[in-house]
Amino acid sequence: MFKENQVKLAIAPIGWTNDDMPELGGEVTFEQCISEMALAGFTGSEVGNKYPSDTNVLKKALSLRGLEIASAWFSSFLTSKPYEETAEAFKEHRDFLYEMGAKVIVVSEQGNSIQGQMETPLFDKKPVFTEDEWTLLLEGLHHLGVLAAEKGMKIVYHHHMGTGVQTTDEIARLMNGTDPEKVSLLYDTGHLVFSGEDYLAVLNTFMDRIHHVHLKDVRAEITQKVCDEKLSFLQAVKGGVFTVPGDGLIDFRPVFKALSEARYKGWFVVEAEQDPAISNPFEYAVKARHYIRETSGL
Ligand SMILES: O=C1C[C@@H](O)[C@H](O)[C@@H](O)C1=O
Ligand SMILES: [Co+2]
Repeated sequence: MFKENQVKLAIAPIGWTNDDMPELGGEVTFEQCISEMALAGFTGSEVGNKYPSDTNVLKKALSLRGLEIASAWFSSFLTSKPYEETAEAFKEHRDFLYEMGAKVIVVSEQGNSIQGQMETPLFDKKPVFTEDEWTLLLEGLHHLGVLAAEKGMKIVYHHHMGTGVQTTDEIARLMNGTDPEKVSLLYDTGHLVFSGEDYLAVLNTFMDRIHHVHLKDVRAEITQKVCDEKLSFLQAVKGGVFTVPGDGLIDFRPVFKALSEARYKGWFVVEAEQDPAISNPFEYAVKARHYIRETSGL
């Protein structure tokens, strides 16, 4: 299905140690996390809170295990803080990723986001941007895209539950309001399905803009519980709403088929945050690796 060197396979550290809730996996060391990633058959990783910030130390630890950095998350506050604050933090993040050899920078707007609030019901209280906020977001992203291009890099926008860019319409507004040369899309299966979107329609509509992929599966019964009991995003994650590809309700075969036919080139990042005390991250990483091999040949 995929040609040689077309796609590289990474896994995010968030299944071992969770940046949104550092108490999840607090006892897991950086070395355990990256060793298990490599042992499960992955060649890349994103960056977690336990990773050393010294790029030489990080490079050595990763290369010993045959791993590269695919990218790392950046929270922008374009709708809620002065642009310069986001731009300064972004440049530091960009330079770190550039030094690590990454080509794309994950950006997600966190102005008014409820994703980090433990008690706020996810389906009732997500932010909806005003016209002024949309203008700030679209213009700000354009400028971040220019800053990324200075280093030959791209920004890939992460639509996300509990933020102002979650639904298909919001993703469409963001894509239609930005220059494809400056702003690309990160396609995250788990967030689309959790939100109730048609994940294949989003994939096919914005295929040309997709330059990074997060492979995340969703447990249907927990999604229902989140609605019924008005749970927050963090309560949903703790309760196990996300899991690895092949363990939930999403069929990834059409996703792989469409991406291979469109000659997608870049990373697939398995990303399945759940409680590591309940779902052993190494066991789930191996499970994901098997499923991807069976369904995509990678
Ligand atoms: O890419 C991601 C990074 C996390 O911090 C986030 O909360 C998660 O849901 C995600 O998709
Ligand atoms: Co993601």
